[in-house]
Amino acid sequence: MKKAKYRVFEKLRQLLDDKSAVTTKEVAKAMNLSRGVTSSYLAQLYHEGLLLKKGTKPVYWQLISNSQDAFAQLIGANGSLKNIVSQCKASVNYPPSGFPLIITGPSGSGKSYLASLIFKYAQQEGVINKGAHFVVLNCADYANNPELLSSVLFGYKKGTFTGADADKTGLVDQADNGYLFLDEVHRLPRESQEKLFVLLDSGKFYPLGENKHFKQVNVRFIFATTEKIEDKLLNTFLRRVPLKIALPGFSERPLIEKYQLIEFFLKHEANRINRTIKISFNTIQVLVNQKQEGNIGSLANKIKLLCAENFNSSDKKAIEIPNNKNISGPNVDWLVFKPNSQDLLVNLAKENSKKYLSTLLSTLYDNENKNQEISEQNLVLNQFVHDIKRNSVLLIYDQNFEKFLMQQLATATEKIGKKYGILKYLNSQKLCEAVKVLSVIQECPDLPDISNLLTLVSKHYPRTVYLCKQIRSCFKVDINNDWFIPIFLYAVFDEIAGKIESQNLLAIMVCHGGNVASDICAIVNELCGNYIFEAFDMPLNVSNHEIAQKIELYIRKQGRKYDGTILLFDMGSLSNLYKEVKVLLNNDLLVINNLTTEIALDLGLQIQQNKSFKKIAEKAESYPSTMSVKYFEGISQKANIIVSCMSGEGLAEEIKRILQKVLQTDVEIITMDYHELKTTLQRHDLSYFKNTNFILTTNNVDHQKELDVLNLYDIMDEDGDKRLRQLLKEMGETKKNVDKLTSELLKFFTIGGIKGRLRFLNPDVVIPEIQEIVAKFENYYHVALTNKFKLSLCMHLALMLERLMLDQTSDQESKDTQEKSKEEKDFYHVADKIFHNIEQKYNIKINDYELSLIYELFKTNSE
Ligand SMILES: Nc1ncnc2c1ncn2[C@@H]1O[C@H](COP(=O)(O)OP(=O)(O)OP(=O)(O)O)[C@@H](O)[C@H]1O
Repeated sequence: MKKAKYRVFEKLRQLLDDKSAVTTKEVAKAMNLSRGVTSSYLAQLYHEGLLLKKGTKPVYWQLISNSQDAFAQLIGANGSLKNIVSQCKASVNYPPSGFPLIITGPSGSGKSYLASLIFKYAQQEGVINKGAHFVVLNCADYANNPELLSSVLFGYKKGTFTGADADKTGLVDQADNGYLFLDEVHRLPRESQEKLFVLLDSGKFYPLGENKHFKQVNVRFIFATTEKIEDKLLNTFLRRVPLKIALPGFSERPLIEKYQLIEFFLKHEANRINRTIKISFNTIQVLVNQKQEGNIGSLANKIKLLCAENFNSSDKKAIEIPNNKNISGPNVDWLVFKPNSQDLLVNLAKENSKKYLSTLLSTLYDNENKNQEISEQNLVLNQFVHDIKRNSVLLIYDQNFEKFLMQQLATATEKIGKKYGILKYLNSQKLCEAVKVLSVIQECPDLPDISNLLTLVSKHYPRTVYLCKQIRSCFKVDINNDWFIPIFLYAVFDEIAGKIESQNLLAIMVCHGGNVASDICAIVNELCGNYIFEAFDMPLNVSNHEIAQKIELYIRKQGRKYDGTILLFDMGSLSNLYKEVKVLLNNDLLVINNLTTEIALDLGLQIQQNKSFKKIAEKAESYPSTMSVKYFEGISQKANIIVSCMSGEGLAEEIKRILQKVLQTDVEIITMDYHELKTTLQRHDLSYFKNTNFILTTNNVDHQKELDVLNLYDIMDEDGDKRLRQLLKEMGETKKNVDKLTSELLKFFTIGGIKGRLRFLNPDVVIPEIQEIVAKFENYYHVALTNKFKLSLCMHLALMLERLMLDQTSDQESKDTQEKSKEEKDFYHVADKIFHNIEQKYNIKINDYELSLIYELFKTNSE
């Protein structure tokens, strides 16, 4: 039941239909109330900023709206057209006599309507007389006859052409001291545009057939076109039009304005035919979303047509416009527009809403900043709704719009609430609360910026914000502002947010084909009474990589850390998916490739009870044998060595093979490519590597200083070799094994390094032979050569063998005439013996020159 004072207000509005002001006595009489009571109500309305008071004894009352300017009736004047309106006002008031403007915009966007309002406003402002004319010419009507157009515009002299029996004035004359609106101005021929320059510059023009006596007028111009003005109009013409206004199409207007336009035409039609109009929500939704050419103009026609189409089939009292034909389902909800019903003053007191919303925002922000409970924030919203009900902002409620919003919200909330098992917490009373605030927000012309609060709530309630966003994405109409998230969160999720946020594990299910994942997800979440799982229904032919991408997107939206991730899926390779997903995560991962309701529920309940990842993962191993489970807490449950090579995983796999062949301790060798290693090191703390003995790489990589990261090439150095030996010793490897490993690694690198350089010899065969030679030198001299030296020696000897086979050393040999030291001679002697077998095999002779090079190598490396 509406409050009595607002009934007084509505009565006053009715009385003011015929007059410009009314007295208290007249209102009291019409309401059948005492003068004293009426006076008190009127005073309250006055204080609420809804009425104007004039004179004393008697006092005259007026509506604030009555004193509003012509643009007040333009839908969007306080919203998306706010700037445009203030520019139009400037074009009217600018001294001495305003300036011309051109309005562009698609067909039906309201160009003509805006032009007419500019004219009205000019009258209101008194810059033109009440009796001034608003003359309209659609240039397109004469586009094929420029002569005629010119004569219509500028008039003509008697005898100018056949049929010109007398002088005739043109539209320019008629518009003197008023406005001339030239629509579709791009159809104006060049000559007429040129004539207009002069008129715009000086107010002078010559009628057709007159070239002596010009006429002087004082005309204000408005031009309009649907075309791109730069392409269609002379630059010299455009330069004389300082203001260019572009009107947006219907689809670019904000939701509230789209709705208000629809409502405006429905009310207009209800009044015109004097019938109540009932229209289904779905049809409103279709109208809101329409993107057709013709914009507001065709919207008006469409509404008219809808009323006409349903006129006969409806009863006498009301026209019923049911669901659009393309929409199945019952016409459940209707909006009702009665004829001659008083407009609920949607436009009134809107300016106040910004003030109220700013206060609301700062209270919410302060509370959130102080980490206040969500119930506190809910209370703040309650208070807000209560306050606006108590005062004039009530009038900015458009109850029909509120109903419309409610329907949108309820549908989206039901869908998401079901999927995430939380529907019972999102009851309609809470939705009502949210809708009340949201409808004020939708109607506020200039919303305060809420981004700081949004950042805070996203941090404090990341999972719940995710759900709010899911709900928003289900809307059939665009409720496109950031206010939605915090308001909806506080108003609707107040009871459940804490529970939603308490989850420490991220749980995902993926299923191929149909809605299986979503269905199981809904059941499990519902049974757990909380949003535990997110589900992805994937097409049948989707790859693991695509699944991983989807999951990555979801993880990125989380905005918080979890202790671990649990991924259930129905088919495909477990280890491949594990690998794809694992790199995305900075936590433990359990992958189970068996998606049944029972298993999901068991996991869901454990997650709900905040069981640790480890416990859940261990239990998962005991699930039915048909399924496999893969998980690690940290990078691996076992002692491990990570091997990573810049040149790809192939190389790392080779090294893994060598390590596995030689090492005797029970250790897992994990390979990664370089990028994977880098991100893994960046994302994880030490605990993740708690079972990692060391990391072998082929290049340097940033890492936590506590971790042992060895560059494989450094192992060739003495220091690196020592470090590796130490680490292997700590693992329990014997010296013999360690020697074997280094020798294998050496062989591997030498072979790798030499492969591309040998043309005939097979490195796999020759390198072991050369390694044997090197070992003989070590034995003879009782030295342990460094790996690095061994590497370069092996390489040198392999190349030497091939060189000798190709007989490419004779020149250098002849030049080598220097006297040799005893030590060198001794070396030559020993080397002769050591190389004997290989010389035989390859049928070569290692000459003194080659021996001198080898001697040099030994000498420089032992210094
Ligand atoms: N902001 C608005 N508020 C209320 N009604 C509007 C608004 N804008 C346009 N209309 C209505 O929309 C209809 C189409 O507007 P109008 O004829 O001015 O468009 P136009 O851009 O001039 O179209 P065209 O290019 O086809 O001539 C009119 O009935 C007009 O009253």
